[in-house]
Amino acid sequence: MKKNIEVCFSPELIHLHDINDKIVVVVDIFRATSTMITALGNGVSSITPVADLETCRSMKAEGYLIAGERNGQPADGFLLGNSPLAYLDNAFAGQKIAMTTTNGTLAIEKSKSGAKAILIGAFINLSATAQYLKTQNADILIHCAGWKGKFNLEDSLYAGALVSTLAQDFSISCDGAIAMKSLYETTKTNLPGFLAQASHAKRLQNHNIEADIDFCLQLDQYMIIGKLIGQELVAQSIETE
Ligand SMILES: O=C(O)[C@H](CS(=O)(=O)O)OP(=O)(O)O
Repeated sequence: MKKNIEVCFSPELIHLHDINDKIVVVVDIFRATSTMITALGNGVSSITPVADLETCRSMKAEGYLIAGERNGQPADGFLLGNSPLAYLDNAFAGQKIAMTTTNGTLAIEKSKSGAKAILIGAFINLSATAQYLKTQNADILIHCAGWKGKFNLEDSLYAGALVSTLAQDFSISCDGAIAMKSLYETTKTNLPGFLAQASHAKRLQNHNIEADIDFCLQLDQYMIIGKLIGQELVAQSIETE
């Protein structure tokens, strides 16, 4: 029997889905999960997602580099904000990061109870995540971080991309997965153009971080998955042929 794949469009809706024994793929394209994959792909040893600023701030004393952002802006007193570009060129290789963001780290927190495993997904490691999921004997729930509880286009389109990539191996069991697969397949040749109209892209453009948006919409820059082990996200390599 084929495994199932379904989509939850917001952390506010996660209680409507059965997480038990599923692999949950949390996605926050702009920018939390794209930033996490970039950091792991550039050698950081682990990322501890933290839901609130105060807890994250206190982890500095335990030797973590702290990354904090609210509403698209770096938080006061934090070394790092939420830009993937900050981690390029192995800038923080070997370091432990504690990170809190507006939507992404909350979605990770809300995915924890009962899941078989939690992965973080991004366009920049789409193929690696798909390749890994094909080998696992579990149903999949794609959990979109959305924006402050609302649906957003970029996380939902990533869900469509992952469903489209896995369509041969999984049965598509929810209307949201069917809808997003179809939308992704009609927009994938011009993803940046289509997503330029997304509300979150406009919000980030107002903060002059267009370079982050372009970076987050590239495909397959890293052949790693990001997996939560205990409280830490770590990188696992995927063999290439
Ligand atoms: O920094 C980001 O990209 C966003 C900020 S907001 O959603 O525009 O307020 O945070 P994230 O948790 O990555 O969605």
